[in-house]
Amino acid sequence: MDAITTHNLTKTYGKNTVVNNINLSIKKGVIFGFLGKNGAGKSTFINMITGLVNPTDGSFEILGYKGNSIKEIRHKIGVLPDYSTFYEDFTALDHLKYFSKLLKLSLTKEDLITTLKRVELEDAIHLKTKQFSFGMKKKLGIAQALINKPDILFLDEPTSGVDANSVLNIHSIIKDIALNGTTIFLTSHNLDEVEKLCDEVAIMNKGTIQTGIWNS
Ligand SMILES: Nc1ncnc2c1ncn2[C@@H]1O[C@H](COP(=O)(O)OP(=O)(O)OP(=O)(O)O)[C@@H](O)[C@H]1O
Repeated sequence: MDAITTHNLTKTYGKNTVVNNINLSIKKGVIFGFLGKNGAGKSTFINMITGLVNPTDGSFEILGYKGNSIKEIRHKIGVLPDYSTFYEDFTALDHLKYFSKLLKLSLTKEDLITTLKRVELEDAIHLKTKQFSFGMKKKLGIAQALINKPDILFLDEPTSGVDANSVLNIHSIIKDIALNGTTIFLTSHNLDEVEKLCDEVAIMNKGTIQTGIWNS
């Protein structure tokens, strides 16, 4: 069984088809990259297969579950959205505590600290997010997406707006997460990034896959 399969997945807003008949099969355990310019439809695609936006047409399966039963497997996926916002007076640890409560996970403080260490935020455990750099916020967003130990991690533009050093740091964190067998689906508008990071890549342009999947 594949991690993600889509069948003619389509999203239309009015007359604008922003995701057009996408057919994809992504195997478990790979780092898959969706490369495309701004407005190509990458976020809309992620939003559909993570249950945030309803497809106009087509269907998908995540870990064998059909899209209309996505709530049943929500606990098996983690999502870093395009834009994450954080309460500025919460520390990194406060945030993870808050989200673990929202998700009704029974995690200890040690579990949460371990997750912060996985994204190399051990020095910022008690720091309020108003003092975080943009790259640190991306890492906290990844930590938040990891707290339920997902089988599939969706990362929407995990390095956009991040300085060069932090990009390398986030790449090594993503590779490390993949080493544990987590399937990773990420979007990017940076060819160099997906070539370095991903096992498989597809190029999206104006809602369609322009170049079939290649192994990088
Ligand atoms: N709720 C919406 N209503 C109408 N149009 C939308 C909506 N959401 C997205 N779009 C349009 O769909 C197209 C694809 O947007 P999307 O955010 O999926 O692209 P993207 O590839 O993720 O781009 P970016 O890298 O800028 O985030 C854009 O033209 C956008 O304006």
